[in-house]
Amino acid sequence: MAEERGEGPAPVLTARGLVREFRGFRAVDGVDLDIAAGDVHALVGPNGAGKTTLFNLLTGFLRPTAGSVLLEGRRELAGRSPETIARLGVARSFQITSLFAEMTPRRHVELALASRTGLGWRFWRSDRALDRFAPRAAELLDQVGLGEHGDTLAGALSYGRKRALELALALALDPKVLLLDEPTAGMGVEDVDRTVELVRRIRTGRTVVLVEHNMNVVASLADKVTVLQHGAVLAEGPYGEIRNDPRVIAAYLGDSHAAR
Ligand SMILES: Nc1ncnc2c1ncn2[C@@H]1O[C@H](COP(=O)(O)OP(=O)(O)OP(=O)(O)O)[C@@H](O)[C@H]1O
Repeated sequence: MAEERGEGPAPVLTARGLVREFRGFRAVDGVDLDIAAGDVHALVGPNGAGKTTLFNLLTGFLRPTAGSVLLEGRRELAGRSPETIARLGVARSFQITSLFAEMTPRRHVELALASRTGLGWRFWRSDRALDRFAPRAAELLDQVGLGEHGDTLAGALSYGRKRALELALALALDPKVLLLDEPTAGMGVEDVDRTVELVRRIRTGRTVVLVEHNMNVVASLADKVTVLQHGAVLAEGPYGEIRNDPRVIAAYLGDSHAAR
């Protein structure tokens, strides 16, 4: 839950002076960010604001040009690999493109659980070795609403269910901080509602950071919202505050005009 400003625990994730340049263009331009433990924290902003770049900097998929990302105020994450960052407790939902069409959801989750052991893929190659993860895999599949679909081939799952499977793979890492990149993108109303419920369920005991375009989703889930524009933080606060902020309204209006 959102803590009173200044009274809460130390942030679980802190960015300071984060910069990412692409050939001299600053996609992220000096971002300071404090993600409070236990919060659902949304990153929003018009197209091209730098949300995905920031997300990739927090999870190690991009190296910052400058600045730092601290986990629990002490561990520097900037410059580490995504695998190391995930092992330290900051995991992102996988992309659908990383699912294997010919593999079942159950096996995907078992392999994700096996990856946490640090023993390497070779060790887990046999089906029997993976069986030890079956009970936990079944729990995780249940948690994301895929209890009935554990043995369907991943390639045959609907889009919404593929996204649910991605979430189960991230949850298999039991992260302290779970980062979700547009969890409802491309979904119809029913899948959006289901995903909101799912995020509500899985947030217990962890921190969730999400990039999200759907403001209804942000309003339903986020304790705190950071609005980015031109790679910098434009506004920050609870949804109820930022949605009435004239600077935020202007940023979005400018964006929709530009898109015409
Ligand atoms: N690899 C790259 N090379 C060059 N420019 C990039 C690269 N990645 C992002 N950019 C630029 O950085 C800016 C921020 O992009 P980013 O994708 O982070 O924005 P975003 O807020 O996630 O946008 P959207 O909502 O459209 O996904 C954009 O101007 C984009 O063109």
